[in-house]
Amino acid sequence: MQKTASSSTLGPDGLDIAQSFFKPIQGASPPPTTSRNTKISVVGVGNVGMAIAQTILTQALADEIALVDVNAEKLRGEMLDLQHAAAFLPRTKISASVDYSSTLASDLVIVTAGARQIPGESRLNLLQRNLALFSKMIPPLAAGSPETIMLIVSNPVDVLTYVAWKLSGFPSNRVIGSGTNLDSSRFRFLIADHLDLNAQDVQAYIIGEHGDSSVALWSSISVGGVPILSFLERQQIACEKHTLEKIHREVVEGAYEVIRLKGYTSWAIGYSVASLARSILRDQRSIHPVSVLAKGFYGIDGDGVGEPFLSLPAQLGRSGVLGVTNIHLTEDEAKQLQESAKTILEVQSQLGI
Ligand SMILES: NC(=O)C1=CN([C@@H]2O[C@H](COP(=O)(O)OP(=O)(O)OC[C@H]3O[C@@H](n4cnc5c(N)ncnc54)[C@H](O)[C@@H]3O)[C@@H](O)[C@H]2O)C=CC1
Ligand SMILES: CC(=O)C(=O)O
Repeated sequence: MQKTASSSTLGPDGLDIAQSFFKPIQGASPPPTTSRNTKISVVGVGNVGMAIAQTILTQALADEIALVDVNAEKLRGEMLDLQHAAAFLPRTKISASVDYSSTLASDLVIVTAGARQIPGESRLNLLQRNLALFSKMIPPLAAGSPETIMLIVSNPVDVLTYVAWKLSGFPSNRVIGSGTNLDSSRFRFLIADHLDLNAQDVQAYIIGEHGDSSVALWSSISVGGVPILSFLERQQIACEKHTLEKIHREVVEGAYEVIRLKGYTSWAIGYSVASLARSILRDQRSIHPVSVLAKGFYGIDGDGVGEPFLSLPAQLGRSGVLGVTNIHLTEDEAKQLQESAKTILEVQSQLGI
C-alpha cells in the first residue's frame, strides 16, 4: 500500500482503497469545495496542553488538532496515545510536529508552552523564562495563521497575552488570554459549595489579574436571577465580611494548593479553555471573564507605560472578543481593579517591547 500526498491510500492495483470501498450513489455530486475543517493547534503538550487537547477532543470542537512541542518524543507519545482512543471519540485528525509550520491555517491557536510554577512560586515570576520562548514562538505562529484567534494560557497569562499581541501584530480582538475564566469557575464552585447550590446556577466573576491581585465582584453575584448579597441581607442571613474574604482567598490560593499537592494544575484549565474554544469557534456569543486589552475600561488608562491586558467579562464569538460587558462595579471594586492593572503594568513596563 502506498500513501499519496493527499493521504489517500492506494492498493496494489493503483486504485484508491477508500474509493473502491465505498461506491458513490447514483447522481451524487462531488464534495463541496467551499467547506473546510475547523483546525485547532495546541502549542505545548505538557500537563495543561494535553488536558486542553483531550477536553477539546471529547467535546468534538475540532476536525483537526495539531500538537506542537519541542520535546519530539513526548510529542509523538502524546499523539499516539490520543489517536489510540479514536474508537471512543468523535472523528478528529490528530497530528504532531516540532515544526510550527504544522499549525498552518489554524482557526484557533492555543499557547500553553513554557515554564510552570514550582510550589510557592508566583505566576509573575515565570515572566523572563516564558518571554524568551514567546519571542521565538509567536512570530511564526502568527505568520502561519494570519486569520487565527490566539488564545494564550502560559503564565503570567495577562502579561504574555500583551506580549503575544505585540509580537503577532494582530488586532486586539484576536488575541485573548484565558485569564480569570478559571478563577471564576473556582469562585462559583466555592460559593455553590458554601450555599449548597449548583455551580452552573451561580453567576459570579473574578476579574483583573489571573493571579494574586485578582478582584472578586461580590456586588454582582446572582443565583437564578436573584442578587445574592441583597437577598441574604433581606433574609437577615449573616454573611460576614470575613466569610467573603475567605472565599476569595481560597480562589487566589487554589492554584498554589493544587501545585503543592500534585505539582501542577490541569483538569480545570482544560475545561476552562475548552469552554472558550467552544464560544469562539461555534460563535456562541457567551460571556467569559478573559484577558483582553483593558485600556479605557473602568478608569484603566494605561498610565503612559503600556496597555494592560487583564480579565473583564467579555463576549466571545467567531471573530474573538466582540465586546466587554458594561457590568456595574462598586467604587471599591473599581479601585481594586485599577490596582490590579497597576501591578500588571509595573511588570509590563520592564519588558522593553
Ligand atoms: N492561565 C492559566 O490559568 C494556567 C496557566 N498555566 C501555565 O501553563 C504553562 C504550562 O504548564 P504545564 O503544562 O503544567 O507545564 P509543562 O512543563 O507540563 O509543559 C510545558 C510544555 O511546554 C513545552 N515547550 C517548552 N518550550 C517550547 C517551545 N518553544 N515550543 C513548544 N513547546 C515548548 C515543554 O516541552 C513542555 O512539554 C505554564 O506557564 C503554567 O504556569 C497552567 C495552569 C493554568
Ligand atoms: C497555574 C495557574 O495559573 C492556575 O491553575 O490558576
